[in-house]
Amino acid sequence: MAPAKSGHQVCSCCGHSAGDGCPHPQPGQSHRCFSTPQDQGPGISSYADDPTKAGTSLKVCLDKAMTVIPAKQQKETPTYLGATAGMRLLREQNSTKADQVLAEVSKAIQEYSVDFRGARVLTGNDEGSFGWITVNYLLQTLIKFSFTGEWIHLPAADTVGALDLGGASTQIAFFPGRTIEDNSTQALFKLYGSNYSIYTHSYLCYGQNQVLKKLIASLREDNVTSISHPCYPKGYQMNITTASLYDSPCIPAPSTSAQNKTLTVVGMGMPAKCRSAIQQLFNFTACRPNKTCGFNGVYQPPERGQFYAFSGYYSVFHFLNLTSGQPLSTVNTTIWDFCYKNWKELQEEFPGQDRTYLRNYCAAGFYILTILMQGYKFDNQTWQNIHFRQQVANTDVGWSLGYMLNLTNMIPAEVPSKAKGQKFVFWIITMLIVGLLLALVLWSIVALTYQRQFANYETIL
Ligand SMILES: Nc1ncnc2c1ncn2[C@@H]1O[C@H](COP(=O)(O)OP(=O)(O)O)[C@@H](O)[C@H]1O
Repeated sequence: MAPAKSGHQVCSCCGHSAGDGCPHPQPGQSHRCFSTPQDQGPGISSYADDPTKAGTSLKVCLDKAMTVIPAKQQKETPTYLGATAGMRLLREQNSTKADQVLAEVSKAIQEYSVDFRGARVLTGNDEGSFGWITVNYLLQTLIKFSFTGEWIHLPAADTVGALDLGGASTQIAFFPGRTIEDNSTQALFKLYGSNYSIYTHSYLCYGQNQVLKKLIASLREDNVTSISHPCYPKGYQMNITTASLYDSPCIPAPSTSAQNKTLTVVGMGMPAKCRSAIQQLFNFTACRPNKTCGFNGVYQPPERGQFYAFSGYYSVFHFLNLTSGQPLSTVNTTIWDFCYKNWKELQEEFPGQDRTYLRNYCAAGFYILTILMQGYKFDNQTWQNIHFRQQVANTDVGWSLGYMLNLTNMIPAEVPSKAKGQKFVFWIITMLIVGLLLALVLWSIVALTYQRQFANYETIL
């Protein structure tokens, strides 16, 4: 693998914050900051209302990043800003506002002494592809350094697929090992001299936060201000306004709700109803004749190989203690049992847990099962091929590292010709071992000869 350039650190600020701030990587690693407020609350729409807020919250994250970049290296640290589905949605809604947000964050970064190289909204396919690059780079499934000091290409079939669940969109990317029949879902890269043809698709509006909002909207009945929510725990109740429910292009407002109203959402804790309400948010039957599909009529070749599921997939399954390769039956019963717990029990059992996440885990658990099994068509057997992970090789998995590797050309298009330094070290070590062995053999011969002569001498005496 191409080593990270020493001292270079990249901060890519993006989508929906989990509120967990900035991790503290070592110099040379990518540094991902979160700059969007939690979408459980006002979401990216609050930046649309006041784009300067985007700059302000970015500064909080950049301040943290600057504490881990050695002062001497700050000036030469390439810094990129990548925005994802939250900004894609805002651009759809109001492109002027989206441009203002990008301008504000660019202005904020320029106040820091880093080598700022631009802000961009990634396409859904980019987001999926960069996640795939990240995970395969970290797992070293593209090339590996052999004992003899050569770089060896690994077969593309050994790469793993990437499953990313964000707040506003969700991505799938994998090497299908067959022709990709829809060009819009194909990503072609040349990495280390090998060509890869990857299937990738991003489902906009199928990120966790947008889906959970869509679920509430789907449960709403005309002219009724109370919503019975089968996935929220019994005993839980909250108020939301129709303005906040219908604030994104993912959830079109019904023509009847022109005026802003307050709705009361009441938890029922009914897992069977919850699962079926979630299934209603997908179309599993639409697909062009003789094609295989994911959902909503989107072409998808049959999934193949091992998959790493990260971001939202990991957060939810980690909370539910389901990241150790549990069989599907255990996953099902765990989610089912969790959904039966009432709000009082949940708060007592998980006192330190964020309340918003806590009330959402039942719906999020069923959402993950539904998208993986009925959406992407994993089955009882292939379920075991999904690995729920936050990190690989001590590094967070997500699109941002792949984005940085791509922009800084840290994965060369051609295989590194000769690892001269490392090859030299290999030969030195080999010579040392051979030399040591020779010395050992010589020493044994000399020792044996002396022993024999000494024995003869003793016999003569
Ligand atoms: N501890 C957590 N428990 C449950 N959900 C979480 C947790 N942390 C993050 N999430 C959710 O996971 C999803 C993905 O988060 P993130 O990777 O930050 O989103 P994005 O890709 O939109 O930036 C979001 O819906 C977020 O709310």
